[in-house]
Amino acid sequence: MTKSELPSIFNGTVDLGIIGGTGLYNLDCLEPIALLPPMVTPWGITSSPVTISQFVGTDSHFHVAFIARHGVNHEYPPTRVPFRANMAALKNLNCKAVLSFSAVGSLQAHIKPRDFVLPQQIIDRTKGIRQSSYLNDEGLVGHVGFGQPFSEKFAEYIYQFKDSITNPESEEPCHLHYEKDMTVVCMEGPQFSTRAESKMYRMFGGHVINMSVIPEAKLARECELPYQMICMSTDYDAWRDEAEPVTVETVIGNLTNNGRNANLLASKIIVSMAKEIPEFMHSGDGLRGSIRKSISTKPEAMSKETLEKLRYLFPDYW
Ligand SMILES: CSC[C@H]1O[C@H](OP(=O)(O)O)[C@H](O)[C@@H]1O
Ligand SMILES: Nc1ncnc2[nH]cnc12
Repeated sequence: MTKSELPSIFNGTVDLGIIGGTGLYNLDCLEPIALLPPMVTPWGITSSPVTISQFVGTDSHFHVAFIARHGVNHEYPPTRVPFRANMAALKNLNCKAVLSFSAVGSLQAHIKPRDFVLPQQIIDRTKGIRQSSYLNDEGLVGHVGFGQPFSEKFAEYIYQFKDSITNPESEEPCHLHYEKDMTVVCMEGPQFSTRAESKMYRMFGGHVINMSVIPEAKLARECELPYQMICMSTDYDAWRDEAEPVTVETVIGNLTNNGRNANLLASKIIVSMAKEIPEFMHSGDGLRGSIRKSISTKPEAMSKETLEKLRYLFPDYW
């Protein structure tokens, strides 16, 4: 079936949301069964159509919703990605978890370009110019916990497939790095870091750097969605005095191999999830109900518009 022949509505269940980043506008391991036009949410329109898929060659009931973070033609710069619309759409479709892919620079010698990282912590160096909450309008006050910004259970689930990524062009294998304190720094961009900034992020304890985990991770948390980012290293950023600082050419040079590995890893994850949905997706990873407790404003004091927006995300709560 060609893309234009796919149905533009989908009435089945959606299990997993995937957000693809730079160089990852679709996943070959997924066979589209519906193509929803960019979804209109109370926070704007998603950055791309939402492709509903199943694992290629199967007739599985496990369905994946895929959004291209920067648009299918890479038209949204990191600051202008409609992060709130993207996450709200995945929540509205009833996804049980969100897997996100991101091209990152490495801040550590042992994380080589083409290695992957499952970070567990974030340092936010964005500039406060992104809309980063569903709970920041006058008339609605809420504070969600964010001490553990990723889903450890999800990271562990992914890590079992660590041996699936390869680098055919090199003797050195690719590694999937996962440790409790691995930290992604999120900068505003669009320019890359100066050498001094890059060195500072190393002193902060950063392992990798990108321009997109904030506010994506915050919004997933507000949606009670278990969220894990797979960081795909493309470069050594700017901290190595003896080497040229990162350029977009360096990044692009590693995108093909990273895309191939993203497919290999996603295939393992999806096949395994389709066989048996993991416990953290069934249970909500301890997040279920957290938003209700986090909101301080009394529902009777909320405007009709506020309640409508909340119901888009949580039809059962209010
Ligand atoms: C083209 S390099 C900078 C760009 O790459 C990353 O994008 P994404 O996270 O969507 O894969 C990084 O965050 C920057 O937006
Ligand atoms: N060095 C870098 N800095 C920020 N974002 C990136 N994405 C890929 N490489 C990056």
